[in-house]
Amino acid sequence: MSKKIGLFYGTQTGKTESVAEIIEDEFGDDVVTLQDISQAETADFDEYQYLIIGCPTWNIGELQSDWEGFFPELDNIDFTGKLVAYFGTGDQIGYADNFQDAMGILEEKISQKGGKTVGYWPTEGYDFNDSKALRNGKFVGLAIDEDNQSDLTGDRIKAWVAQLKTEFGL
Ligand SMILES: Cc1cc2nc3c(=O)[nH]c(=O)nc-3n(C[C@H](O)[C@H](O)[C@H](O)COP(=O)(O)O)c2cc1C
Repeated sequence: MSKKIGLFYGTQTGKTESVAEIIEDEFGDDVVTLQDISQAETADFDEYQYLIIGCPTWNIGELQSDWEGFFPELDNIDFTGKLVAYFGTGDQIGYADNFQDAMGILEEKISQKGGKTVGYWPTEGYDFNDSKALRNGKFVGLAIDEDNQSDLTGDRIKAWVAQLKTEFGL
């Protein structure tokens, strides 16, 4: 039997993959299946009612390259009835005008395809100018900054996973 939550992530230098592994651990045994988007197919999404989408922002406001390649495939997936949570890694100091844009780009597309977003996250404790990942003053998902605030990562993940357990109803 497949696990309840499919976590699809892309990574260039490993930071988003590390965060994905910590999220998997935090949910506990046999809940989360990790899927590298570079190896994924559209049918893999059909197996899960609960999804977590992880993507770093690259090249000033762009998706990580494997997500960039998969992006047109999202049009072939029906997300209706699925609860979808997002996380990203980014650099709020180096890229303050595009902090976490990738999360916002993916959330916009997947919501158009019927996904219901859960896991909104407050902007308190971050210092940046602008982001495509903002909705009504919150991030669309968990914003992680391993470049500048790696000391906060563990606590942020713990709090967000606790929130998701409630919002997913697990
Ligand atoms: C060339 C370059 C461009 C980047 N562009 C952005 C950006 O526009 N916005 C942002 O928040 N972070 C940006 N970053 C920071 C990365 O998103 C961050 O280091 C991320 O954790 C990398 O994740 P990965 O190791 O999973 O690929 C950039 C980093 C580099 C080196």
